[in-house]
Amino acid sequence: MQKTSQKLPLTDIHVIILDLDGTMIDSVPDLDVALNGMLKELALPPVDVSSIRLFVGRGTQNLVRSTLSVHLESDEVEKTMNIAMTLFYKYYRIVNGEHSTVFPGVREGLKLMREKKLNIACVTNKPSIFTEPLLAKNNLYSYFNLIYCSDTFLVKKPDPFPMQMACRKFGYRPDQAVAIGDSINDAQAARAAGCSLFMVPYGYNYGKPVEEMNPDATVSSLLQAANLVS
Ligand SMILES: O=C(O)COP(=O)(O)O
Ligand SMILES: [Mg+2]
Repeated sequence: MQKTSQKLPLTDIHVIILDLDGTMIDSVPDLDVALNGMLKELALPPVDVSSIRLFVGRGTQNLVRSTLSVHLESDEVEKTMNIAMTLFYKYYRIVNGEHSTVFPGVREGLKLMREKKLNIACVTNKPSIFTEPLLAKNNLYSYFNLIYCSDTFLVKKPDPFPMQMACRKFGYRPDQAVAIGDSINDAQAARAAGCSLFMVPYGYNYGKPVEEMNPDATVSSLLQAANLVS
């Protein structure tokens, strides 16, 4: 059952499924340091931060591959991937959480969701080795009843499976859940799962307006999102 064009506020909602990068945390400043550290060690020129913003959303392999593709032909990219991934992990483990910031209204939104007794899951395409320390460093970890990362299952967003599993784990149907994200990957996963969809306009959506994803609402903050469900 797919909810589209629902009246706001959405009712009979029991589960909130939150994206991480670009929705809760502006992680690009850390990714910038890690990716450019990787490139330097590979003796490749740097990439600028505006390009990096366009690469985030489909997981770490895709991020590293897109970054290498700025400078290398596709066969060279594939030959370089193993060492590049190792270098990216080395730098990102060090810098993760150092320069990133929590978007306005995130903490207030999470608090209100807790007060409303909603079950809160984080479903991210970030690997678990980076997700949990990043949430903890920003004092967000304790708000979550469930955290699913890119390596929790064999598939990640835009596949609907992690969102469907989150609903099942809490004992609710997907149409009793709202996914909140910043990119087409969140939108496609939410719709295929049968969840409602809110989108934030301030994250990373490959430079495209989030309205193109036909969300149930575009929300300026997680606090506004929390006010639109009951
Ligand atoms: O790491 C990514 O590619 C994006 O992560 P997200 O799913 O939290 O936006
Ligand atoms: Mg995101």
